[in-house]
Amino acid sequence: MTQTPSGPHTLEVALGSRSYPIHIGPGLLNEPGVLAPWLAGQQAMIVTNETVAPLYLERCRAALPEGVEVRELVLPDGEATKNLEHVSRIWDALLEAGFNRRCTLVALGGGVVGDMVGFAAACYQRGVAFIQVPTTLLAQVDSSVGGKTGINHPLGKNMVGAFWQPRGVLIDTDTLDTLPPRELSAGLAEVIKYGLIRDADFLAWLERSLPALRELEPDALAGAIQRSCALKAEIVAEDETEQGVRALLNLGHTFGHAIEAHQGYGDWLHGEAVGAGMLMAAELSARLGWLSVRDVERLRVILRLAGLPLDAPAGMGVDDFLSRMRLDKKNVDSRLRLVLLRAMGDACVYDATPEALLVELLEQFPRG
Ligand SMILES: NC(=O)c1ccc[n+]([C@@H]2O[C@H](COP(=O)([O-])OP(=O)(O)OC[C@H]3O[C@@H](n4cnc5c(N)ncnc54)[C@H](O)[C@@H]3O)[C@@H](O)[C@H]2O)c1
Ligand SMILES: O=C(O)C(=O)C[C@@H](O)[C@H](O)[C@H](O)COP(=O)(O)O
Ligand SMILES: [Zn+2]
Repeated sequence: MTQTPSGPHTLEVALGSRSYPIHIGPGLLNEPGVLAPWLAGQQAMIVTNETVAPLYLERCRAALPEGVEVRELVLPDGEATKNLEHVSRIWDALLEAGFNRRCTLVALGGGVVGDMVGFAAACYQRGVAFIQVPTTLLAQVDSSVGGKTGINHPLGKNMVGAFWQPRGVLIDTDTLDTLPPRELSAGLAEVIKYGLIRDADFLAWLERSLPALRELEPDALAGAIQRSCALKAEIVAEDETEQGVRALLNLGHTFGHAIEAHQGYGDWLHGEAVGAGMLMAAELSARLGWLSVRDVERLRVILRLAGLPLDAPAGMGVDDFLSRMRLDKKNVDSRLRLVLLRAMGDACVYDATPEALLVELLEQFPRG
């Protein structure tokens, strides 16, 4: 049988004894018991939200083997729920169920559920197993892989968390059929990010494939998810705890996280903020003489084709950006460390941006 690009595909995140597979393909959640190999024991709790539960909870339950004690927890939806209150609800449910150290948490949903469940698993009884079953494009290409878990603080994005790797990632690409187009576009921002930081050929492929991706064309989607996961797995294997190269995955995030925090984790989706943030990073790279005006215009067209906003939020001033950016986790001492582009497909971490250049960019970047 010939393998089509959209057929099942497995990658590995190579982390020695903590290595784990990423299974990618259509209909994977329909295979009864498919999650069995990743269970630590006979207790499992599926955590999801009120949007995803009616769509996929039943299927996820069937993906666990018979004989396992399964509990379900359905949280409210939204980025504003990614906080300690909702992580506490997971711990409450685990304790009320009498779950022990051999339990396994299953994160069913987007990056919000995945980040919270991973963090809950990292802390519960000092660390229990968890499985990622991502159902948004963003979670399938990025948040489910690599073990960054955590929650937001009103003053800063993802400010409390832990590195805690899942035992496996199950990506059923069919779940994208129900994803709203705006969420699909948000996921495309992180896909574009991989091309920008490490893979100019992938960026060129994306440029051609964005219309097909937005139409959910199966081979295009499979190509984008597989390449994104492969790049992320490679970077995470090289630098699990972000001592070096992993910081490149933060392209656009210093600006983007400032936008999200300023908006109170409400109006802007993470991927939208990252998209605008990548354009700001590209503009700054051009002002440093690294990118050409044509490169920046090319990125603007790519982001537009992906259906992403191109302006920063109306009313967000220079100081609103700077005060948030100064809290960014990448900073060392009082120096801002930004991920910038030396070329399209080649990112670097840079800590010597002249303050005046950054202020000029923040003043002049369009607001929508
Ligand atoms: N840990 C990491 O490495 C990492 C990487 C990137 C992003 N993140 C985090 O991920 C979060 C964003 O994730 P997201 O974009 O998935 O947002 P999300 O989790 O809020 O999901 C987006 C929306 O889609 C809904 N949804 C999920 N699956 C669906 C489906 N199949 N059909 C219909 N609706 C569906 C959700 O209920 C939600 O309303 C942010 O908090 C971000 O900080 C983490
Ligand atoms: O996995 C990583 O490393 C990333 O930076 C991926 C980002 O897309 C993601 O948004 C991550 O949560 C940001 O991490 P943070 O350390 O800046 O909070
Ligand atoms: Zn991100």
